[in-house]
Amino acid sequence: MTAYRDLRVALLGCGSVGAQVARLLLEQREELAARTGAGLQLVGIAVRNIDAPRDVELPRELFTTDAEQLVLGADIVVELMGGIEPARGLILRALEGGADVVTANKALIAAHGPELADAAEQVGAQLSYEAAVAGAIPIIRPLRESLAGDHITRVLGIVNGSTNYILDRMDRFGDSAEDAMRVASELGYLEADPTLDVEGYDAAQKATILASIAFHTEVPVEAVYREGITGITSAQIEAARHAGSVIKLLAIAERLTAADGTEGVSARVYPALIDRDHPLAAVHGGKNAVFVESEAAGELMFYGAGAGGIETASAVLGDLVSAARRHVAGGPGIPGSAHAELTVLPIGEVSTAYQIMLTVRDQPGVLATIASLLAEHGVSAASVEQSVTHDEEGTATLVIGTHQAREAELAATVEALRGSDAVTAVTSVLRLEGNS
Ligand SMILES: NC(=O)C1=CN([C@@H]2O[C@H](COP(=O)(O)OP(=O)(O)OC[C@H]3O[C@@H](n4cnc5c(N)ncnc54)[C@H](O)[C@@H]3O)[C@@H](O)[C@H]2O)C=CC1
Ligand SMILES: N[C@@H](CC=O)C(=O)O
Ligand code: NA
Repeated sequence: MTAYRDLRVALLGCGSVGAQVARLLLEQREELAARTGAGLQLVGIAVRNIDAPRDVELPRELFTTDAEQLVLGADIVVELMGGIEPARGLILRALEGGADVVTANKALIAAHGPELADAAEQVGAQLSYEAAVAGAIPIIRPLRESLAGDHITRVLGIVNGSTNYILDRMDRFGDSAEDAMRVASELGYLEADPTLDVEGYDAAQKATILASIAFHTEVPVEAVYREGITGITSAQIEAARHAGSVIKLLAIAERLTAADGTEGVSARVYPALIDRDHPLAAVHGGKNAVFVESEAAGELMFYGAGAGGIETASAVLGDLVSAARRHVAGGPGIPGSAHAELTVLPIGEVSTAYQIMLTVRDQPGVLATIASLLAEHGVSAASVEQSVTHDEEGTATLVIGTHQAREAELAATVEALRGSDAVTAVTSVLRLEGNS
């Protein structure tokens, strides 16, 4: 048998993902050594409570409650505790000591990615976080490495499985928003704080990470425009279907030119209409997918499991193997890249087409009033459809599809519609995404 040099691997956290990583590291020890040229020796697992029940049976002697001590002397630290502190401090300590770090911690990378990348670069260590966006799906490495010679123009991601599950149930099974949310919760799809999912915070963390890597620019999570799915109604789902579309919560990173000519990027999260023929429309249930558009490669789609202990462990192990290979080969890790320093543009600079649903007074001249309101604000209608639901109060529902317009113009249009005597309510404004 080949004799391999041993690399000391310290694992921080032993929950859904950590326990699976530990199991795979122990079970596949021989194979991983053959693949990397180094023995991946799991030297310890830091936990809060050594006697807590776990999904996987692991040797008791590996457990410790002293995470700080564990990271000292490790060659590779795998952080799977989650949260900001103590994860951030432990990772900084590990990097300063020259260890490579693998983490799945989207909240930490979104909030402190540049700080951690700098710390890694100072000592030539490698910081990897494939599992932090879209779980098992390879997307960080493709963006950082496979597409490193290309110009990415747009990334559209379904990166939150629980909200995709909820919207998909509403669309395919006719569930109400409340029923779909209840089922998602019963199946354990939602975070402990469901607001992180349904209000789009989780997707915004992932949008920050995707935008920063795709555009070689630091995109702070606070700069990501965010709307969640809590306002989405069955009527909107139905109107989307009628228009040949489906509503998806999208994390979008896009290269844009502002009205004043500034070259920049936009990072945003909101529920949007997407054509049923678009590949993202076929992403059902709790699955994730990331659709990448680039100048040379064209359109690419990455699809699969965005969460789950074993699935996410696959991405963590991939990063671990890559870190081990670096240790064997020597040389510095791949540094973070933020050289482009593009301006992060506000949502007002984004241009999309919209679907606006209104309740209007069913009287002669109403359509003309609305058309002129749109024109006054530089928004032109691509389609207008009046629903059959004329009611006793003399109102009717109008669904207007617009041509592309800037968000700022749309906001002014919607305000004017709300103030018009012809309009009794603006019931829905949704953006259309996925078109060129
Ligand atoms: N579960 C999933 O499907 C996915 C998880 N992630 C990320 O992976 C990371 C781990 O997630 P899960 O395994 O689901 O979480 P989890 O809550 O199941 O496990 C976290 C573990 O870390 C331990 N821990 C927390 N603070 C600690 C401390 N100060 N000292 C020692 N141990 C501590 C906890 O006791 C727990 O055992 C998180 O950053 C999460 O966002 C990313 C993608 C998917
Ligand atoms: N809550 C997240 C879990 C993975 O990041 C989701 O629903 O996708
Ligand atoms: Na991933």
